[in-house]
Amino acid sequence: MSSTDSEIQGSPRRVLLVLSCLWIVLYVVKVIYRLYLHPLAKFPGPKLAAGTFLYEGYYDVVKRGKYVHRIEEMHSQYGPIIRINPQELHVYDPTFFDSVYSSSGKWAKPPYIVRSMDPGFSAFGTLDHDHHRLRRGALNRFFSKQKVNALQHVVQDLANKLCEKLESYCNTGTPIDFEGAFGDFTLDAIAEYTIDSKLGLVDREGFTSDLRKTFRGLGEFGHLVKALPWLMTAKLLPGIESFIRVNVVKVLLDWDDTCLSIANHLLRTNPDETKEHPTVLREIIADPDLGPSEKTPKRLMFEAKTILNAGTGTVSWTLTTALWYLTTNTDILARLRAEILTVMPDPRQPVQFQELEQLPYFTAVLKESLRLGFGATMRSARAAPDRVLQYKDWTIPQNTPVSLSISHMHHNPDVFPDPLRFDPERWLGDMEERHRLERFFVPFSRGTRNCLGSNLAWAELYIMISQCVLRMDLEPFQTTLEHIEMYSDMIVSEPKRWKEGPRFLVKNVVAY
Ligand code: HEM
Repeated sequence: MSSTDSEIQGSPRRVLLVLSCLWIVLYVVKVIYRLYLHPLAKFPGPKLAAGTFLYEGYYDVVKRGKYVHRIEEMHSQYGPIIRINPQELHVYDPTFFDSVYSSSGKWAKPPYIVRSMDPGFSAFGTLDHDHHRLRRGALNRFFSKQKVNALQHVVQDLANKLCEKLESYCNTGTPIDFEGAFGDFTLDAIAEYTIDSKLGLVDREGFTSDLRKTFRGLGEFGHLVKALPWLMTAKLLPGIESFIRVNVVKVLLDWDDTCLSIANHLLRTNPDETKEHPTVLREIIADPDLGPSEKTPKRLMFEAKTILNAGTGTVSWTLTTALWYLTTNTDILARLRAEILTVMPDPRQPVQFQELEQLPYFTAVLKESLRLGFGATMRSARAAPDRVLQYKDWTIPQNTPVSLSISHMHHNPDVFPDPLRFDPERWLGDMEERHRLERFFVPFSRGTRNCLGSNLAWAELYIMISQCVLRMDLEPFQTTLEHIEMYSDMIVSEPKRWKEGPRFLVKNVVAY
């Protein structure tokens, strides 16, 4: 080989070497800037966390969703306000929650929170405050308490069908994956609300068994993209997407196609036809406040997909959590049944959920299920784009992402004594005590970007649990607290033994 040939072959390698060195130098300069010159440089916390997102990535990707616990340790070392990544401050002080997750003032979202899920088309993925308000307007109307009441027959019918199916398993000795069974119910319900699509999951044979893998797979991807954001833009993306398609169950990703074709169909439909069957997408299309750019098929697809995602695993996991604590605390179950029977003497003749929500003990049981179940564990920062914030002696610079963690709120022993104990009684104290607890009970977060579907979630919880506990005797099957209790934050709560899933046997169908 001539020397010219080897020079030509060597040159791409040399270019790569030079580029890599340049990248390393730039990265080191960036880390130095973050440590010493950045507006957050004076805030306490480990230097590694302040210098690079890889610190958070180590705990969330390599150690699988453990940064939430590491943050708690860091607070005990560095105090109530710390810098947890190059851009974000975290506060461990329940009294500060309402100052960050607030309905007054403007609140933006940092892009690194949502970039793995949505490039800015859904309300959830919208970073700018005013744009988010515009999009939430149409959605809020649809998920108002009044609208949920008017459409509750959808939930009632699905709960009844699921219970009939579960009853058919009585004494068969078949362990049922209730997270999947409840997932069929919640996904059917939210699909009917959102895209007017009858998926018929509760009607088919068996139960979805891979729901937990699906949602936790999305959590894995979210953590990975936060640590390595270039994954979303690099040409590697198709490879990553196919990795997810293979490793994460297809159902969620297939919604892209389903939602897109439904959006296209609705956009061609005569608006007059939309009056009889209100759905989220129809509501958006008909909204006069939203211009044409807000009604493109792609935007409608992302909005629908996000709502389907957000409305499925959150409620099904809370229902599963409730079931575990009820079947392992027979006194609580007996008291709950007795209370529900006062308004619903025949469980096969369900009552409106407005009657159920008046029941104090039932409400206390559901609050404990939400407190310990964590429908969503993701740490979701907010930034005030137009003003500084004040936390005690600390002035937080304008536009700085600040967060608090819902699990730190709900597991805080100063707020909820003996916090890991499932104790409905704690919600039945005097008015003052109940107000105190309510203040720190934040399963749906608070403020401008709180949960869109909390009214629907409550309706599903009351309706499903009332039918389930009155109609059947259930028994945990090879299921322990390690299948339920939060161990990791995978955007949704992940118990230690999540892969096996909580399972139950239907032991008896109760006659009335
Ligand atoms: C137990 C049930 C549920 C829990 C615990 C829960 C919890 C939450 C939390 C904590 C957030 C705030 C996320 C953030 O800070 O970015 C949220 C947002 C959201 N939730 Fe829920 N959720 C539940 C059920 C539902 C249901 C049934 C729907 C269906 C409509 C839904 C739709 C949404 C949407 C669309 C958002 C984003 C709102 C926005 O950014 O404007 N959720 N949820």
